[in-house]
Amino acid sequence: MAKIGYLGPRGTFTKLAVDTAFNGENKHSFTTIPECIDAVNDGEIDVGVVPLENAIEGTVQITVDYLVHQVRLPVMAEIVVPIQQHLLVKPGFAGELSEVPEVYSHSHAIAQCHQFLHMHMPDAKMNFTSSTGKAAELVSSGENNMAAIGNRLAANEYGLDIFQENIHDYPNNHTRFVVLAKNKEIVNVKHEAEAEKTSLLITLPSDYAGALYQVLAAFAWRRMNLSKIESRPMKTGLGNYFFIIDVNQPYDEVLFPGVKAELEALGCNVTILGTFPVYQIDL
Ligand SMILES: O=C(O)C(=O)C[C@]1(C(=O)O)C=C[C@@H](O)C=C1
Repeated sequence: MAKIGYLGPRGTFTKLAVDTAFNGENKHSFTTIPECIDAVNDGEIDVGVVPLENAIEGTVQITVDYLVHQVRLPVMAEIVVPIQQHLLVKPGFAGELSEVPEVYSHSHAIAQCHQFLHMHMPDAKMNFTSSTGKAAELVSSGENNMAAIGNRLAANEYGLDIFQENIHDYPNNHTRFVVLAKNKEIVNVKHEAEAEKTSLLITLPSDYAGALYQVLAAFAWRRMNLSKIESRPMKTGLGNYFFIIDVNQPYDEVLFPGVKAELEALGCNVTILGTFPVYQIDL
């Protein structure tokens, strides 16, 4: 049975995604996203699941940067799950929202609830934790009036009450998680895939007029539909970026080599980060 690693501890959204997508008990918690990715790379675990993008807050930058700059592992699948953020408190707490002096959560979860916190808890101090599960764990062993932002699983795991449900600022909240592994056969998601995608990493030779336009043209005239384009710093100086382009189709031996050759002729560098099924899972 595959050893599956996730951003933990118990009660995180990543754990929720892992439990929904994979059968079995051989699941291992990691404190940070890089630790989980390293563990796949070192062969300590077979599969790693880490968050990549949230509908409200956008890209989880540490995931993209770590995969591009530090450890290149192929993306073998994408799991999309709905995200509901709740305000969790200890069962003994009987006060008002305004009486909560401290809120704990992952930076992405806090950002998804920014407007709620601004309107209803303007004086509360925000404390960033390595995950929402970690926040729930801290609150469960802390003062009576502390709160965590997290999910229902975390409330159950750490014996907390849901003080206020659905505090994320926009209703259609989802997060995409990537499944990383060295070997495709070991990845067995227990759902039907909705779609296939291919993710490319593209660097441009230098900054010249129309460079990005030429890159996009290579996909456009082949009628290849793109679902995301993202630029991130190369970390070599201001103004230097790489692009991640997601194409809504699986890799094939005609169109993708054609795009690659065309872009390389322009001086671009093209790397395939993965070609994988997409699982849209309802909790
Ligand atoms: O903290 C968690 O529960 C996570 O799994 C991390 C994470 C993220 O990094 O975006 C995952 C999903 C939610 O968007 C909020 C937090």
